[in-house]
Amino acid sequence: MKATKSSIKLRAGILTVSDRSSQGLREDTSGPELEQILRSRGFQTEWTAVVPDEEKSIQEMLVTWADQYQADLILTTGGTGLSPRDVTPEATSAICHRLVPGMAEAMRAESLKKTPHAMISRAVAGVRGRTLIINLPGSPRGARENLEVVLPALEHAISKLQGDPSECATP
Ligand SMILES: Nc1nc2c(c(=O)[nH]1)N[C@H]1C(S)=C(S)[C@@H](COP(=O)(O)OP(=O)(O)OC[C@H]3O[C@@H](n4cnc5c(N)ncnc54)[C@H](O)[C@@H]3O)O[C@H]1N2
Ligand SMILES: O=P(O)(O)OP(=O)(O)O
Repeated sequence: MKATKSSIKLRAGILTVSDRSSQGLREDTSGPELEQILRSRGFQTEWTAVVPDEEKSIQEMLVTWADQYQADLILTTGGTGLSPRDVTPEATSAICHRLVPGMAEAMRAESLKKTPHAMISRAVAGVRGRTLIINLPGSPRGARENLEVVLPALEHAISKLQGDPSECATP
């Protein structure tokens, strides 16, 4: 995958949602790992941030990156589960204009082959304007394994989202 649109690299943001990492109590290794994977696939990772598990902080960052910076893709990592403070799916759904359930379904289905804990993730995928937003679990392994599921569809999804009029049916 080249991750380009008309030879311009797709621009991505990675938002780590973690109380501990936002307070400097645990190194954020999931965000940098996602950044490295995206770069190896040809994306330009332009924005990274670490925020606590607070709906307002998550929403503000997603809206800024989508509306002001016109990111093509935003990945979040963390806060998708059942802990009392896990609110990433709620924050994401609240600011998305449309959801893309198939991406979240595919991530969970494929992840269930690796761990039964995959069913605990409430991750959502959706679009705001021209930006595709995808929640990933918090652990480096969970984040990486889930991203690998959607990677093959990302370029096509973003291209369609941004108005590519070409027909995509194969005979
Ligand atoms: N394909 C997979 N899918 C899932 C896995 C997996 O291993 N492979 N894990 C499952 C588990 S377990 C859970 S629970 C759910 C939901 O996960 P969350 O999004 O709620 O994850 P958190 O509670 O935020 O974090 C879990 C755990 O991971 C470590 N952590 C979190 N953030 C960071 C960070 N930025 N850098 C380093 N390590 C981090 C930490 O030990 C947390 O306690 O997802 C399933 N899906
Ligand atoms: O500090 P966080 O938000 O990463 O929480 P946890 O490690 O309990 O998932």
